[in-house]
This record gives sequence, structure tokens and C-alpha cells, in this order.
Amino acid sequence: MTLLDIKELTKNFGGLTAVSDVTMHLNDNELVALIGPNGAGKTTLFNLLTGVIVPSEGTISMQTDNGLQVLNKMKPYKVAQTGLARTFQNIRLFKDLSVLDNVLIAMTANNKEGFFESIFRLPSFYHKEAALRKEAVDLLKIFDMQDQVDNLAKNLPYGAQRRLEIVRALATKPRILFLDEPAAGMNPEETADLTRLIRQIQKEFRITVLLIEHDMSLVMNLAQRIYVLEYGQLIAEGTPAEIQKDEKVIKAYLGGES
Ligand SMILES: Nc1ncnc2c1ncn2[C@@H]1O[C@H](COP(=O)(O)OP(=O)(O)OP(=O)(O)O)[C@@H](O)[C@H]1O
Repeated sequence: MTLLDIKELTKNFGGLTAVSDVTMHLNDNELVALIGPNGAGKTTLFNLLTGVIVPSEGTISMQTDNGLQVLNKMKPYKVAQTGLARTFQNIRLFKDLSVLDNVLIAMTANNKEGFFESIFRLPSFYHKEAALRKEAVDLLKIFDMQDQVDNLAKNLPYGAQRRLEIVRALATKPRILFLDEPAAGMNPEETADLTRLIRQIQKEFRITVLLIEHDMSLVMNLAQRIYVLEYGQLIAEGTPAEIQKDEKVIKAYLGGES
């Protein structure tokens, strides 16, 4: 089933077309990669899909519990409520808060009830808080971070900060998770761990994952399907085996790296 449908999407910045007439889709519970050389328009596409910027043309529609919704002009928090979550290229944690608080904030951002319970500290507030804490710790366990719950985010090693970002995105219970260069700056061992984790969370939470990544071993190991962007245009779509053989891709991207 198609979960996210993107039709003829274009974004102009003045005279520059950063994303040009892109049509693509994401199916339920699939793991897709978006690759392309520097400046190809990958981050701009993520920003369009998550409501950070508004498209110049085209449509983005998402299959939600309330039927098909057009996301084009929605604010980012509204887009998030339809079930989209993302991480950013540069780490955006609350660095002076604990690991656990970072996750709890992400969880409660989507929790609309409980105003009076929390103001008056009713017993139900404490029950809910205990349940949320357990849920947060369970999530952190999957990422092998259960021993770091009380550490400040800023004191975590770099790889752990990146993992915490993914935990925070997952804490919002998304149907689609966008990961912007999740392995950037990681060493090979951390990248291998991350590859396993991404596969595990996609299966366990039955979510769709779209990731931007420059690390080709991660992409080829992990993705079921790959889209390739060059100068804002989609130049190829296919399985990792197909993409590795694609003449246009070799010329535009992979060829440049070998
Ligand atoms: N807010 C903006 N205003 C003007 N130009 C922009 C803006 N954001 C991006 N661009 C331009 O759009 C093009 C695409 O940039 P984008 O960051 O989306 O590429 P990318 O594929 O994510 O690159 P990288 O792999 O280096 O992160 C680039 O030429 C960039 O300079």
C-alpha cells in the first residue's frame, strides 16, 4: 500500500530549482534510500516532506487514519501529527537535559491530555508518568542506552547522540521515519551497529524508513529501493542491484566516488 505519494514536486529558491518535478512514493513498511551528489536537493526534499518549507509546485499526500491528507501547506507540527518524524543532519538534542528527559519530551509532545492531571498532580498523572518512563526506557534498551538514562545528552559520545536522535523520533510513534545522514561522522563499527538497528526498528515497529545517506555500504546493505537525485531531478529508481548497474547513476554519482 502507498503511504506517501509525491507528485511533480518542485522547489525554487529564486532562480535556483533545488527540487525539480519529483514524483515518488513510499509504501507501507518499506526501507528506502535517497542518494545523490552534494547539492542534489536531498535535504530540500526532506524539508518539503516534513513541512519545513512549502513546495513551489506539486503535491504531497499521506494515507492517515483519517484518510488521505494533503501535506503541502501544513506546519511541521501538523505534519508530525499525521505520523511523520525525522532526524536532522546536524544533531538537535536538548544537550543540557538527561537522555531520559530528551525521550520523554518527544513522547509528551504528542500527548495532548493531562493538563489538569499534571497541574494538580493527580494520582493518574503519576501512573501515566510511570508508564511513559517505562516506555522511554524500553525504547532506549533497543538502542543499548538503558545505562545512560541519567547522563546529560551533551556528555554522550557522538555515535550515541545520533542514536538518541533516532530514539526521540521513534518516541513520537511515527508511521514514516526520515533519517538525514544517520551515519555521518560514525566509524565503521558504529555504522555497522546502526545498520542493524535501522533494520530492526523497521521490522519491530512496522514503520517505513526513508534515509539520506552518503555511506554506500550502508545504503546498499539496507535499502529495499533507492531513489537517485541529481541537480534536483530524479535520475533513477530501483533495487540496490539495479542502481549499482545504472549508467546514469554511475556517471553522476557512484562513478565519481570510485
Ligand atoms: N534556503 C535555501 N535558499 C537558497 N538555496 C538553497 C536553500 N536550501 C538549499 N539551497 C540550494 O539548493 C540546492 C540543493 O541543496 P540541498 O541541501 O537540498 O542538497 P543535498 O543533496 O542535501 O546536499 P548535501 O548532500 O551536500 O547535504 C543547493 O544548490 C543549495 O545551495
